Amino acid sequence: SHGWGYGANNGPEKWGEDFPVANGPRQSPINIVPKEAQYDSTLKSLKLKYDPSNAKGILNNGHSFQVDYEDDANSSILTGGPISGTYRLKQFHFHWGASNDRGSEHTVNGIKFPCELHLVHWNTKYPSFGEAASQPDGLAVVGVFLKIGAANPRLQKVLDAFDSIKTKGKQTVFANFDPKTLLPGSLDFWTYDGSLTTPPLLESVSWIVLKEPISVSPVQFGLWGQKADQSLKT
Ligand SMILES: C[C@H](CNC(=O)c1ccc(S(N)(=O)=O)cc1)Cn1ccc2ccccc21
Ligand SMILES: [Zn+2]
Repeated sequence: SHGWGYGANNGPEKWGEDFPVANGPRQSPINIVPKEAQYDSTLKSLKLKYDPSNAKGILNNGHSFQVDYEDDANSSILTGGPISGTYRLKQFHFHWGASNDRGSEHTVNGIKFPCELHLVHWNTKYPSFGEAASQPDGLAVVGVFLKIGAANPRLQKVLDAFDSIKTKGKQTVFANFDPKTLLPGSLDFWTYDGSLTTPPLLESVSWIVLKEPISVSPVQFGLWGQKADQSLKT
């Protein structure tokens, strides 16, 4: 089917044809210019509490690898930061490119990172993720940049799982994983009100982008590109 993607005929430049909100007032990703960011003393520190046993499985959805979490209780939650109330972790996934000079969605001073991790949470004032996804305060996504550097043993379990889900639609069990282990030492962040970065591009995301990247080694990242199904980003 035609379906959105990252090719010349179905990529970001074309998404507005099927998803007019692409031309909306709070579309993501954006370029973050730290010097232009305003300090907001009313912001709280981020609080993330995850239960590793909530991890369910890992899926190749044709656009990314996504690790899904049980979200029928407040056992894996995000509070604090720019948000009020409690948001539940639904899934985390990655965005990367075919080469190390591109891949991340957000940029910092115009610079792309080779990869970006997104931890997707939904506001428990709504009955479900699906409901929350269409509300202006429905979602909160924590973004973490990956830079090429030292090997990251905490990523290895995720990378090893890629082997068994090389094609679109494949999924496999992925149990007992605490995504907090993927976060950098500092939880300092930039925040802005934005949208999903892929169709349906819903303007429902409070973005929380961590300032400190985590590392992935050239070997670890090299395997990543090869493992992705052709239908993923070129
Ligand atoms: C919006 C949903 C599909 N999209 C996403 O879930 C999503 C999440 C995060 C990002 S990003 N890159 O901005 O972090 C982008 C897309 C479809 N959908 C609609 C209702 C619904 C109910 C359950 C599951 C999926 C559902
Ligand atoms: Zn994402």
